[in-house]
Amino acid sequence: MSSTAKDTAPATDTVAERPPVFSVDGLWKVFGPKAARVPADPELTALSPAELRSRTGCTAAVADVSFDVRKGEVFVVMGLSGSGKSTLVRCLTRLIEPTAGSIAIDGEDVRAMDKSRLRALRRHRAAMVFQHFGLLPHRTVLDNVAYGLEVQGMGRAERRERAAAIVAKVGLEGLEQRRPGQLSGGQRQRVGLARALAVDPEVLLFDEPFSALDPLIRRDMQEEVVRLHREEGRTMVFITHDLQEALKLGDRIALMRDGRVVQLGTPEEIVGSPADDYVREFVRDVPREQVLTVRTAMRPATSADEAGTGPAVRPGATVSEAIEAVARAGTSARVMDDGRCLGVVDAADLLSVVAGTATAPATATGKHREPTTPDAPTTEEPV
Ligand SMILES: Nc1ncnc2c1ncn2[C@@H]1O[C@H](COP(=O)(O)OP(=O)(O)OP(=O)(O)O)[C@@H](O)[C@H]1O
Repeated sequence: MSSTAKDTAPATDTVAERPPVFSVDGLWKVFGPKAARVPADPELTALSPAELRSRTGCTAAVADVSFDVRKGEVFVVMGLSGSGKSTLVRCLTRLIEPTAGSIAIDGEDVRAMDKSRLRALRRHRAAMVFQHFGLLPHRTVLDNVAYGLEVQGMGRAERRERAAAIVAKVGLEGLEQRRPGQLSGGQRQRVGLARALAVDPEVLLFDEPFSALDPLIRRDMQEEVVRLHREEGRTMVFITHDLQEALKLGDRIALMRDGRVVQLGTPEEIVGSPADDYVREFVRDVPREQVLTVRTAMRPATSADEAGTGPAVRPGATVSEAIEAVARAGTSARVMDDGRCLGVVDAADLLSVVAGTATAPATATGKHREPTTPDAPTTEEPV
């Protein structure tokens, strides 16, 4: 795969070490009569969605969900239609009122916020980009983008200047004076994105923003998100039902089914170590070599010679990239991190990953195999 949002994480820290922006714990959203009794009753929480519906008339759109969104990560919420993605993300800023559980942003209790605090949360701290743009039809592109700043009370000259800079940033330069009706779907979505960015929110929430776009424009917009993330490192929560999109954009993915998170992990963990048959079926057709990294495939070097020769690859290089390096060199490759050889991969190791016969990725447990070779400094740039 080409450049992805994941490449943007600084090499010196891991996502797991960053502080959470959103912390969600035991969250429930139940629709239906006397919804509040459902999360509190173990007999009801144990029911399947169909049983719960027939017994109580309730739907648990979000059922006992817990996760952190960490600073600077792209956190993807993925699942089929009706799995609870939109409800979950709307609960984060209480566009939908949760039934039970806790939500904090930077440690502040979202469920305890009053109306004005909530308004500030949605306007300044966690801006949403919607699928249907939500643009004001009678306003120009520039004024649509400036709208959030106007609401914040920023003066006209300053907000227009800031809006113009953001319009240029999302590739809409020259279209400032058009109205939404004079734009393509992709351009309109860029305006929606620019409007959310203009208020400089701590978190951007995307609700399936690209699902109405045709595939090429959709890919453009995905690249745009990757680029913005790379340039700004902004925290993003991204809803999608599209697995390719999730794998491309997500640092971590929460895979939902019937309101529950069935697996939460990196793309590599989800593809390499599916938590159950449902996830396995979901990721069955993913080209593993484009998602799994050489960390999954590497093994200790068997000799000093093997540890000291062969092309160098980064630990985060995909198996596909390593196959190319190994094929070109005709030898095994060394997995190099900061001048240290972590292990080696040869053609057979790499093929076993493609075939799905390799053991689960080491990243699934957060542990990497220990390097077997003492520091073997290199001046080469790893692939
Ligand atoms: N206002 C509501 N009243 C009753 N049930 C609701 C309501 N909103 C959502 N639901 C139900 O909650 C479940 C989750 O819906 P939600 O819209 O969150 O799913 P989703 O994964 O975002 O789906 P999609 O991808 O189709 O948007 C569904 O079963 C839906 O029918």
